[in-house]
Amino acid sequence: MDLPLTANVVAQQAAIEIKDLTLSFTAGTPTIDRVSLTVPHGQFLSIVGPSGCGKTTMLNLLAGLIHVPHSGTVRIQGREPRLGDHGIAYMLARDSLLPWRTTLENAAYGMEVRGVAAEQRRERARDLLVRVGLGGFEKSYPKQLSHGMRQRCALARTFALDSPILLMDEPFGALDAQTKLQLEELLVDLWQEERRTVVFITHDLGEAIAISDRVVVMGARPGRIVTDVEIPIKRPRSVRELQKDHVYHELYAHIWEMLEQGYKK
Ligand SMILES: Nc1ncnc2c1ncn2[C@@H]1O[C@H](COP(=O)(O)OP(=O)(O)OP(=O)(O)O)[C@@H](O)[C@H]1O
Repeated sequence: MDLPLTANVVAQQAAIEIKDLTLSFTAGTPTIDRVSLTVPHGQFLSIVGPSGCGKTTMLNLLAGLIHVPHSGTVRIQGREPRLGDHGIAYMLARDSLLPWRTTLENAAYGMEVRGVAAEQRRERARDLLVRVGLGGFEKSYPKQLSHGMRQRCALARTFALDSPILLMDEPFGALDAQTKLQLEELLVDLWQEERRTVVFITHDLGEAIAISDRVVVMGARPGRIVTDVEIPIKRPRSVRELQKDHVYHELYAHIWEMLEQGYKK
């Protein structure tokens, strides 16, 4: 069936399109140097790279959180980034729950900001809390939860929004290895149900390969893309099972080598 012209245009448009982005905070070496990146709808993309290569800056730019003079173009679903774009949900590394709100109220917070009706947001938040394993903790406050539980709540809050694009800045960076594995598994399960577009930042190459369709490796000073690799591991995936998978380990060794070569350039 032929789609109407406008539907075709929307279908062909990338979720995120960065072209030739160069950005500097100070005079001298640019923070980000000629980065181009097209993320199709529904792709789970991870960006790995050393501290200071500009990962968070790129995410902040996409979310419209910062306005830094730059050359090149950045488009989200064909539009210029702008703060408050409902097309985007942003999950941070640091604990971003509001301490005076219960788990349920925290999970519903993003929807509340966006004006979702009270009953609807409570229902959706409850459902998501059960899915992230926090059923029964709806009335607890953040200080009564472990760090892993708080990040589960933040995950519920992010997925409760109907944004087609999720930006995630090292959401599991500060967790212990076992909790991290549990949350990666949870994220993959949630994502596999809906296949939204995800840009996920991490320092952990193993995590990036396990959860993503594609891994982009950046180098620092200036921040640039050194390699961009499709991950040919079939879905649905189990992050835990992958730890024993030889393809996963081969990919790790391969990307690691390219990462080191990129650093030498
Ligand atoms: N608002 C700002 N003003 C000046 N310099 C900034 C600002 N934000 C970031 N920078 C600089 O830009 C560079 C990239 O920072 P950014 O936080 O994007 O890196 P990153 O790759 O996310 O690092 P990390 O992995 O440590 O979080 C760093 O050198 C940082 O000091």
